[in-house]
Amino acid sequence: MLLGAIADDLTGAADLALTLAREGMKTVQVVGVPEKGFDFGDAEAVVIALKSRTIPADAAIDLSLAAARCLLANGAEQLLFKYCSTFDSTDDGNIGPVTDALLDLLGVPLTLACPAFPANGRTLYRGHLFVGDQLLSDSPMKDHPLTPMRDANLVRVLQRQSRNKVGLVAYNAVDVGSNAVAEAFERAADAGERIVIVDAVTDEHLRAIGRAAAGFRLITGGSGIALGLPENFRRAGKLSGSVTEGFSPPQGPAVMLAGSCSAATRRQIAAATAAGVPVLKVDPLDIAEGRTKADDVAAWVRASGTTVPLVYSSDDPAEVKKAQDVLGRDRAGEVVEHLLASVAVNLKRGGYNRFLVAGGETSGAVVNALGVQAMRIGPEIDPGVPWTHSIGDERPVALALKSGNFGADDFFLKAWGMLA
Ligand SMILES: Nc1ncnc2c1ncn2[C@@H]1O[C@H](COP(=O)(O)OP(=O)(O)OP(=O)(O)O)[C@@H](O)[C@H]1O
Ligand SMILES: O=C(O)[C@@H](O)C(=O)CO
Repeated sequence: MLLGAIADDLTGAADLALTLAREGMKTVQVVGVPEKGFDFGDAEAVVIALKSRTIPADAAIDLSLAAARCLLANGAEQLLFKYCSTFDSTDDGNIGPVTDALLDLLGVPLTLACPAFPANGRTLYRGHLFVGDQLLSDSPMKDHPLTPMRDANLVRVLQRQSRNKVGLVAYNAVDVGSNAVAEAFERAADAGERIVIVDAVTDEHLRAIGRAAAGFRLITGGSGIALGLPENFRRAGKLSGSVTEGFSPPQGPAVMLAGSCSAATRRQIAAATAAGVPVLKVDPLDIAEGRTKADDVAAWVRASGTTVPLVYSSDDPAEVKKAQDVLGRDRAGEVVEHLLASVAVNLKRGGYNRFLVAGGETSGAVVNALGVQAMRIGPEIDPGVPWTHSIGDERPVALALKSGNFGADDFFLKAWGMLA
């Protein structure tokens, strides 16, 4: 193992694993910290998917350190802490506290933080994160149910979360190239900074940053920051150069489950509805008060005919707020996640083996409930979203785990054609 990655959610892990595989590393994604002795095969990159984005910071630190120790014990030369390209976090964490803990574990002076993902419209300029043409704080992320992002200045955001000094390597250096970035890293370390936010507007910037960070033991960012890392190992003659395909998803009945309330997911639901996909909307209050039950929802799925049906709880910010005002933010999220996960388990028991899930927290809940331990990465549906299938189980399942804000409007319609 060369690169060991810790992802703070499951869709983000798949996004990262897709990038690493595409850039030529044999990559395996595992769900949760594997047991001692887990066989990573001939993987050159391993992505451990946690569900640590929105849990209390102490718990996120413990899980991330356990994952890091596992990766280091299996030979990882470089660690990558993967978080969301929209820097999803709160003032209590978890990006800052986990980065601090990993820096201490490794005993290294400096790391970088770069969530940029230009292919999905996330760019970083003078420390400010843009989502498409909008500042993060003007984008729909300002209304995220769990991690509303109301400040686009990531130096400020991260400094509120970290006990280390946070600096900036700005566009001027990044645009010049990897040597200029490496010099900027040295200046930052001399100034006592321990984490630097790094601007990036294009994939070329991300590759230059990757090259400049070849000697870093710890890198943090979105999947974009992984674009330039495989090349460092290739240049050092460490990559085998043969990324085996071996993607063989099971054939069988399928369902779509969406718990993401992100703007992109809601557009995708509208497009699927307009195209005649059978849809069922579930409501957090109905679930909490026992009016909507997993068994009934699963029965509806089974009765819905040949077109792959969609069950969703996704709603607009005003409706989400209403549910949260009654149930509290965490409980509203939990009841929905638990319902959708229970529906998935019920359906799997009845032979369903193809699941498309929208939302990182939602995907984490579903995949944990399905007992999936590891996944092989398959074809890309849209930037950052691959088809995958589980490995190591008797009854494998195909999984498309879509980050809330990823995918074109016709995502729910076109994804199935790629599995035919
Ligand atoms: N109608 C609703 N009211 C309140 N909370 C909801 C509702 N529907 C879903 N949720 C909760 O909102 C959260 C959405 O988070 P999730 O990570 O699944 O999606 P996302 O943030 O859009 O995706 P990603 O993390 O991949 O960007 C989940 O905890 C989900 O249970
Ligand atoms: O980086 C992203 O935007 C995604 O991989 C993700 O983490 C969404 O949960």
